[in-house]
Amino acid sequence: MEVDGMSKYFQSEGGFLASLRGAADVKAVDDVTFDIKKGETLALVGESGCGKSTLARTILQLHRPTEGSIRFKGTDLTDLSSREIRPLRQDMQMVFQDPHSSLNPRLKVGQIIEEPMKAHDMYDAAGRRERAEKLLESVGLEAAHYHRYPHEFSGGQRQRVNLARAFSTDPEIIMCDEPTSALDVSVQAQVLNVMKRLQDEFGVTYLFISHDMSVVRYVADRVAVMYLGHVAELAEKEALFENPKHPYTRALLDSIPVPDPRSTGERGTLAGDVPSPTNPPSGCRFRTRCPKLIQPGTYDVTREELADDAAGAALQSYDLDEPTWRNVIGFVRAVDRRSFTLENVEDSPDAVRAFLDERFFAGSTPSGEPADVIDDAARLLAEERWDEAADHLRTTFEEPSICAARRPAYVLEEDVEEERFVACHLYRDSETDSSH
Ligand SMILES: Nc1ncnc2c1ncn2[C@@H]1O[C@H](COP(=O)(O)OP(=O)(O)OP(=O)(O)O)[C@@H](O)[C@H]1O
Repeated sequence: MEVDGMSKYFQSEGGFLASLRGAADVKAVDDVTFDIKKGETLALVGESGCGKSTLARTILQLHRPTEGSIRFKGTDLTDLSSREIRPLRQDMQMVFQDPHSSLNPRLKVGQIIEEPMKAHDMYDAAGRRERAEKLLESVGLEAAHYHRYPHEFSGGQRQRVNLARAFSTDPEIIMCDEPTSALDVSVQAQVLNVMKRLQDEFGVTYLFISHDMSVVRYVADRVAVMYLGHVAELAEKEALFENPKHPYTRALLDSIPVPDPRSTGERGTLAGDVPSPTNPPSGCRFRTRCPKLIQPGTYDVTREELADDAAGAALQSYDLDEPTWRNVIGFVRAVDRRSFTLENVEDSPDAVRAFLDERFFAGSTPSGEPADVIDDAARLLAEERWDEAADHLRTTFEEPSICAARRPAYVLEEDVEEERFVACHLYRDSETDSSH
C-alpha cells in the first residue's frame, strides 16, 4: 500500500454555504506520503484530533481524498468508482474502538461474523458457517458461541468477535482504530496477543491507530507519528523509541506514565492544546508548542526575505545563547497561553518587569534588542493588554524562525540501514526544503 501526497479536507461547520462565505476547510490530513509494507504492523500515533482516523478512513475510501493517490495491489484507489472499489473491500477491513456499539445487538455472533463473507459472495452457507466457527476458535472463543448474542459477552470477548468478523474475508490489510483503548488494561494485553497470533496465522498487514505509546511499543514494527494532519516522523519501532528525532515524538514518549531512564528531565514539554486544523500554524505545524523552536538569527527578517535562500541561510546564526533563548520562548508561550497571573504584582511596568525577570529569566536574562522587546511586553502586560503583548512577542521571536516560515521536508536518514523520515528543520537540508 503506497500513500502519496494524500490530503483530506472537510468543509467547515456550516457546510457548503459557509465555504461560499470563505470559511476555511478543516485540514484533517494534509499531504502525507508513506507506504505500508506487506505483513507489518504500522502504528499511527498522535494526540486526539491529529487526523489518524481520517487517514485510515481515507485510505479505505470511506472518505474520498481531496488530493493524492493510494496504490493498493497495483491500482490507484482514487481512480476507482465506488462500484469498482466494493470488491476490493474484501481485502481491506476495519476494526473500531468501541466493542459495544460496533456489533448489531439483534444478530447472533455467527451471523455477525458471516456478514462480510455474504456481502462478498464468499463460500456457500455451510462454508461460511464452518469458517465462522473456526474463526471463533482462532480468536480464543468457542465454536459453540456461534449462537450467542453480543450482550452475552464481555468487552474483550466482543472485540474478539470484531476481529473474527474482520478476518472472515481473509483480508490483506486491517485498519485497527484504537482497538483496545476501551478495554481494561489486563484485557487489552489479551486482545493484543490474539491480534498478533492472527497476524502470524494469516499474514495480514495492520495499520494500528493508537494514542497510547505503551500499546504501540508492544505491537508495532514501524511507527508513524502524526501531528495536525502531517506525518512528523516515521521509523522502525526500536529506532523511534530509543532515539526519537522529532521533538514531537520526544514529547509523546516523555508523556508515557512509566519510569523512563532515557527521560532527560524535559517532561511536560507537551504543554498547550493542539491548534485548530482549520487554521494550522505556518511552517512546521508543531512549532507553536515545540521546545526546540529554532532561534531566528535576526529579528527583522520578513517573510519575503525568508523565501530567499540567502536570507534563509542567515537564519542559522544565533543571537542569544541557548539557555536565554529557551527562557525567551518559554515566556512567549506563557503570555500566549496566559499561564501566569499578575494579580499580586503592582501594575507598573518596572514591577511587572522585575516579576518577569524572576519568574522567567532567572539565571539567563536577555540583553540588547530582545530585552527591549520584553520591556515592551512588560508595559503592555502592566496595562492588561495580554493579546497585544502576545502578538508582539510572537511576531518578534517566533514568526521569523525558519520553523514558522517553511514547512520542513522529510529528511531521510542515510546513515542507518532502515528507512527513517523526520520532518523537522533541526535535521534540515536546505536543498530539499519546500517553501510552502
Ligand atoms: N466528517 C468530518 N467533518 C468535519 N471535520 C471532521 C470530520 N471528521 C473529522 N473531522 C476533524 O478532522 C480532525 C481530525 O480528526 P480525526 O478523528 O481524524 O483525528 P484523530 O487523530 O483520529 O482523533 P481521535 O484520536 O480523537 O479519534 C479533527 O479536527 C476533526 O474534528
